[in-house]
Amino acid sequence: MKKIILDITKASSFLKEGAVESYKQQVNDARRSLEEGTCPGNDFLGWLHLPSSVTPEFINEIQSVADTLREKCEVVVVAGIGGSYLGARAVIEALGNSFSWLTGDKKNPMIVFAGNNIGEDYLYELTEYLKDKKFGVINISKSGTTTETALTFRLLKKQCETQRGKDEARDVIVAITDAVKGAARAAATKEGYKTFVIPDNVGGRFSVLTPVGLLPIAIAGFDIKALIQGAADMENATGTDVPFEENPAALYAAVRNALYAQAGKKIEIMVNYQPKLHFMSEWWKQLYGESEGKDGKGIFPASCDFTTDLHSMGQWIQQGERSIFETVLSIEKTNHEVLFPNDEENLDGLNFLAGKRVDEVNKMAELGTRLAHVDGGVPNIRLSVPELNEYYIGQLIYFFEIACGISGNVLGVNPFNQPGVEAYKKNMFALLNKPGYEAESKAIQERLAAEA
Ligand SMILES: O=P(O)(O)OC[C@H]1O[C@](O)(CO)[C@@H](O)[C@@H]1O
Repeated sequence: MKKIILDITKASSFLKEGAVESYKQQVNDARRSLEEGTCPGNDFLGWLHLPSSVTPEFINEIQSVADTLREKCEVVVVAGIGGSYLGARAVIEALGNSFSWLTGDKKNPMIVFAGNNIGEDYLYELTEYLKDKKFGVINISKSGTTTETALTFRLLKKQCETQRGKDEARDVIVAITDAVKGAARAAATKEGYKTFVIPDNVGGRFSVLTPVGLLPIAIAGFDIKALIQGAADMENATGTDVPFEENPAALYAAVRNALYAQAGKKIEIMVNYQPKLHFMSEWWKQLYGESEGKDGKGIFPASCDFTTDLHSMGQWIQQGERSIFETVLSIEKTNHEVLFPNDEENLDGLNFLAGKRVDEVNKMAELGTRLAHVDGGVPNIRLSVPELNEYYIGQLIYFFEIACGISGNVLGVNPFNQPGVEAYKKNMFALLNKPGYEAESKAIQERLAAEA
């Protein structure tokens, strides 16, 4: 089986000779500290050997619940936010038909995502859309208390019960949450929903290979066994026994830390040339942003969809402040073939492309952009993915996870916590007079009055 290939030559050329190699010791130590559980945040390392430890029985259990929802639902709403949402969406969009939301998919239920915002119009439009649909809900929340998700679930649970009756609703509502704590667990226990546990030692952004990602992905009709196999093979390819020079995750962690610390490259742009990878970048942004952005440090993870964004962000990337580097997700082989037709009149002057694959043009756009951006001072890391299928997406997911664990440790932060996320929540609860926030409510009202 092929592997995804990392090419850092056009990034290391921006660094002093030997800069990447100078991280070898630190990266190897970081990799070992993950393995030995001696790193900061070592109570959140449950993802490290997850791919190789998933049993066929567990996959079968997930598949069987997925099959029930596939059979009983035209639409399944996945309610979750952050790590309880992005992984499933990334995989489903990467593997699915770009237009299934328009054409409908006769074989698989439509997967709709909610609980990831508080847009009133979004929720109105969603509940309207669901009115004549046989729908089910997966309520995903590790804490079980996240406002966006809980609020959405309350609405959808009521609507599902009204439309299908309480008994039938029970068969199509699933909770994926903590084993004992939180409102999602309490509701599931009371109502008798099927549940899956998010292990204590797996943080939200590292949870895509648990039921958090696997159940929605299986409901959407994708092969979760192949996804796990890809991840397990990448687990092997990035183990402590793999030398630094041959370990893609070690090299990625080293080069991005070197670019950050030695070349002033504070922003990493994740780039794709296939629009269906948009949400892979969104997933990656949470993974790296929440893991590394703390203690006044951390590369800012951004993303662009090319060639689309070459016509909006391309100018900035080519000639703006030289604080960026790019990581390109390049798909070697597309799943379909489209040939440019010949046109006798050639009014658009495109006959020079006649008979060529669209992907050939895309690849030249990619190469041309790479050369231009490198000439313009943008280091370029390239990840070549043989094709878009479950197996290689599994490899990619584990590659980014393990590289993130290593990279955060090299940066000197705890990559497995996210204390900063609480600040907005505290203010929001104070403003909404949530019980238990009386002192904060008083303080925030006084502050607003003083600022007025
Ligand atoms: O699964 P939960 O507990 O609802 O949390 C969702 C997301 O919220 C955060 O806790 C903070 O944004 C993320 O780390 C997490 O992925």
